[in-house]
Formats: sequence, structure tokens, C-alpha cells
Amino acid sequence: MRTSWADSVANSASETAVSDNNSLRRPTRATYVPPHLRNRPASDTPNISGLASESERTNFNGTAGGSQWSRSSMGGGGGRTNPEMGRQSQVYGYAGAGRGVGRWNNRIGGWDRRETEVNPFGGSDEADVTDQTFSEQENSGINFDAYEDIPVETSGENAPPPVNTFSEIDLGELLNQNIRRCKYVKPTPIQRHAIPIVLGGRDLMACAQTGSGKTAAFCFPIISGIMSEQYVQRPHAARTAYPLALILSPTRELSCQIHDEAKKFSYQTGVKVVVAYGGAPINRQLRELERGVDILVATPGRLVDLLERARVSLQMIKYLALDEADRMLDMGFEPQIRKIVEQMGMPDRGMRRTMLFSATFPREIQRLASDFLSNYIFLAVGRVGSSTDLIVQRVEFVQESDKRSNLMDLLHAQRENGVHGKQTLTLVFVETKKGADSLEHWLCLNGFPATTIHGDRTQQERELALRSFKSGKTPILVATDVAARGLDIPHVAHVVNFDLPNDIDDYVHRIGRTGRAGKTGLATAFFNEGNLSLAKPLAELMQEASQEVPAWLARYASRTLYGGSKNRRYGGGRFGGRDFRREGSYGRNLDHYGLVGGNSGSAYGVPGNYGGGYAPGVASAWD
Ligand SMILES: Nc1ncnc2c1ncn2[C@@H]1O[C@H](COP(=O)(O)OP(=O)(O)OP(=O)(O)O)[C@@H](O)[C@H]1O
Repeated sequence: MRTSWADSVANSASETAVSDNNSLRRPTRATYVPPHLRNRPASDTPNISGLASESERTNFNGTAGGSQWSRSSMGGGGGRTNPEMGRQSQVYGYAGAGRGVGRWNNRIGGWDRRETEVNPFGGSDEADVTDQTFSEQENSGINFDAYEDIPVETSGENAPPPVNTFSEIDLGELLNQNIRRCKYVKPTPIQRHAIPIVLGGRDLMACAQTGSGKTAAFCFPIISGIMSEQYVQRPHAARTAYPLALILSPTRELSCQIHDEAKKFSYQTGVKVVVAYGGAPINRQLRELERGVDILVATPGRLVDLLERARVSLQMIKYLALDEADRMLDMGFEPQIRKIVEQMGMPDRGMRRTMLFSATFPREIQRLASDFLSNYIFLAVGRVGSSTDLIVQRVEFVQESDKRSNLMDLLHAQRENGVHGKQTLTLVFVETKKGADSLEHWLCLNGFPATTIHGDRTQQERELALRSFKSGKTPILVATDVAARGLDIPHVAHVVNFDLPNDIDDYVHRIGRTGRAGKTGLATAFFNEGNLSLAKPLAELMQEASQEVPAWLARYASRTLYGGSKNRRYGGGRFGGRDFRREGSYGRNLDHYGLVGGNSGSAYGVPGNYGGGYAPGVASAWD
């Protein structure tokens, strides 16, 4: 019998409670450690909390237990500078852990923050790991087994082996506590493979299906790596922030989401996470940065702004993660990413750990991405570029003029049948910003509370819309591609492609807003003659995901000249995740299909139709 994720959570609750009582003893404040004491052999006395010994607990001024220095100069959150220092160096971490706590330092600068840190889990008792406050994203009802027999391909030299449990990985007790607070009982397959690879000091290009836990897969090794840093001296510059890790994502909402997740994972660890994105007041972000930052989550546009103002330096970056990496490196945007990674002071590849994650990884993008990586491992979990089997996909032939009434039928049926209950959230994707506004208006007029998210709305409106949708106040969200990638919105039961995208990868990401973390979902697409280029890849994708392909779609697919088998980009076959280095094509002049000397500049035979190329009036997902 299959056990659900929820069952696993329930079964583990008692164990968790026992271990937590032991492990949550809060450390007292740690402070400055004189250089001669740094990196001293650990004390023989086991030190559960990973603190420096009493004799070492002397602050910068020589007074015991003080915390001023660490607050002001370590980016600890206080913002005050110790006048005796005469400079504003930033010193992080200390190898003060006694034996028994492994390589974990106590993140001196962090302890002061711990006292005032808002509990992102919402509970009043921050030490109560078993609290039930983490309700919004409660991982109940998740079918963990859905991921158990997923195919995995790893290539690259000496890939560190995967693990089966979080406890097999030395992530550090504080991070482990947060993993338990998140109610993550077992690592998902991408986490099982990716975390040991990065902790093993390797660069990584990772493909895994939508909703399969990639965020934690790159956050855990970053947080854990920063926590275990022995000692980091940052340069002295009054108003420049020197993050140790940079996480880039293509949209503002996704950056905010990653920031929220990373804050949960790093709660009480002393690791400081800051987000910077366009459309929001920069001054607030600057103030946050001034208070110190270990992990900076950003959209590329705002990051370049901060770099050009010299308010952020990438000089100390040890970890670089690109989420939705294929989007970040597609035609329109690659120069900006290249500038950030190669021309703005970031340590060269090989001197930092670089991680690229996405659910889709076209061969051409893999080739570009390999410029940023050093001797990397390629990891493919699941049928890459495919949708997950957890999503039931339907395609209906609907003429443009009939789309609204068809949508209305779907919504009425959903409401009346109560198939997914009253709380059902429906995400409707359209092509243009105008189209989004007009459909939203029409839905509201017809008694279906809806809201919209697209690039013409202010950031405040976008955030409000997302909140209103998540809360169920407006259970229909009409969106452009700005909401296609990465957003993890619990309880989205139905994704409707009112207008299909031109690119099958965008379709994969859009429908991936449902059927997440082992839950099932439904995706309906309206197809007509305007979508002929998608017929073949769509039919193939559906077939691969064991979905019923309508006979009319199969006929269109067999007739279609363009739009060809995009899976060939991934190497073809049932298991599509393929390291481009393993194909005979490595280093040769290929087009997106892997055809030597292909039609230049035209991916899939549709001019300017890949990724970054947006037609006028069409929404860009880029911030
Ligand atoms: N080990 C785990 N146990 C339980 N739930 C998990 C685990 N890891 C991640 N999750 C949950 O799974 C959901 C999806 O995770 P995440 O958003 O990281 O997916 P993703 O792979 O990045 O998806 P996308 O490709 O759409 O960006 C989140 O709600 C997250 O909290």
C-alpha cells in the first residue's frame, strides 16, 4: 500500500518531538573571537549548541558576552558601528564548535539576530519544532511515493552518491530543525542527489520536474555551506554589501518566494537572507543590505542597478544559483546574466560553487550555461522537459471566438460538480496583458471573482493579486507568463491555457503550477489553428506523460512541418534528461534540434520565437 507524505509526517512527529527537545537548547550569545584563538582545535567537551567555550566568549571590546560589535559589523541586523574598530570590516563565523557538533560554527554575527528574528513559521514559541503553525504550506496529503521510482541520470566525473534521508547529510542541526519545521520528512529525488553533489564541492546543472523541490535543493547546501564557513573576513567598505551567495531568478514574485523559503530554512541559523527586485522601493532594499547579507536573492535588473551603484559587490560570492536557468540564459537575457557573472567582480568559475536549476534545459542553453560551470555534474531527475504524471492534461479544440464560453463552462462545471471543493483555485494563462485585463473584467461581470497578474500592473498590484488568489478571495487568477515559472501556490487545482504559449517548455512550466509536491492537478488547454506549431511537441509531451492524446491533435501533429520534436533537444527517448556533453554534438555548431548548420537564429523553425523573443504587446516574464 502506498503511504502518503502526510502519513510519513504523522509517523515522524513523535520522533521529531523527542529529538527536538534535546536539540533546541538555545545558545547563549557568541561574540568576537581573537585571531589567535580562531581555528584552534575543538574543545574536548562536547558542545551541543556549537558555541565557543566560555573562555572564548569575549567580545571585541574585551567585555564578556557583548554583542554590539557583531551587530554592527557583521551585518547582524543592528546597524551600529563600533567606534573602536575604526573600520567596518565584516567578520562571519567561527570554528568554535566543540567535538560532537562536527564542522558547524556558531555564526557569531547571527546570534543577536536570532533574538529579534521574526518566526517565519508563524508560531510564538520559536523552539517548538512540532508546532502546527505552518499551516499554509502544510505538506499533508502529499503522495511521496509519486517520486519514488523516478528515473535519474547523473553524468560528469566522480559524482558524489545520493542519500536517502536528510539525516545522512551533514547539514547542521539548526538547518535540520528548520527542515523538520517545514515538515519535510524525506528529501525528494532532486534533493537526494543535488545536495550531496554541491556539498561535495561540485558545480551542478540540474533538471527536475516542476514542483519537485528544487528550491530546497539549492538552498540547503548554500545555507549549510555558509554555516560551516570557518571564518570569513569581508572587505571594508562603508555602504557596500558583500553577500556570500547569490540566487538569481527571472521574476519578482519568484525572487520573493525564494527569499521567503530561504528565510524559513535559515531561521535561527544566523544566516541573513535579503531580497532585491525591481518595482519595489530601492531605499528599503538598500537599508536591508546595509544591515548585512549572506544570501542575496535578486532579479537581474535590480541587481545590476545595485552593482552599478556599488551598493553590492560580488567579490565574496562563494555560491551562485540560477533558478529557472534556461529562462535566465535564453536569447534575450543571456548578455545581462553574462555581465553579472563574468564582468562584475564575481570570483571565476572554479572559485565558487555554481548551480543551475530548471525543469527544462534545452541543449543550446546547456551549452551556454556550461561557460559558467567548472567540471560540473549534470543531473536529470524525471523525464526532463516533460510534465509530471501527476497532472491530468486535457486539450480541447476551441476557436478564438468560443474561448470565453468554453472557459465559463469549465468554471461552472467545476463549481457545480464540486469536484475539487469550494476552495479550488484556477490559474488561467493568456497571451497578452490587455487580454488578461479584459478576461478578468469579463469573469467578474459574470459572477466569477478574478484578479490578474501581468507586467503592466504595479508591483503592489501584482503582490496584492497574488495574495488575493492564494487566500481564495479571488479564486481565479488570469496571468501572463510572468506567473508561469516557479510560483508555488498551494491548492491550485486547475491550470487553463486559454491561449497556448508558442513554446512547449513554457507549457510545461505553466501546467506545473498545479500537481506540485506529489499532489495531483488538472490542466486544460484551448487549441486551434493558431497553435499548429505546438501540435507535435504537445502530442509527444502528452504521450510521454501517459495522457490521452485526442485523435485530432495526433493528426495535426503528424502533419506539422514546424514545431518538430523538441524532445530531440533533450536527447530523445523515454528518459529525456540528457547531458549535452554526452551527445556527439558537443562543441559542434548545432541548432536547437542538434542539426548541424541549422537555420541560424531560428529555434524550432519559428523565427524569434524562443524564450526571450516577445512580440509587441506580449507579456515579458522578465523583471
Ligand atoms: N522534502 C520535501 N518534503 C515535503 N515537501 C517538500 C519537500 N521539498 C519541497 N517540498 C515542497 O514542495 C513544493 C514545491 O517545491 P519547489 O517550489 O521547490 O518546486 P520546484 O521544483 O522549484 O518547482 P518549479 O519547477 O515549479 O519551480 C513546495 O511547497 C515545497 O515546500
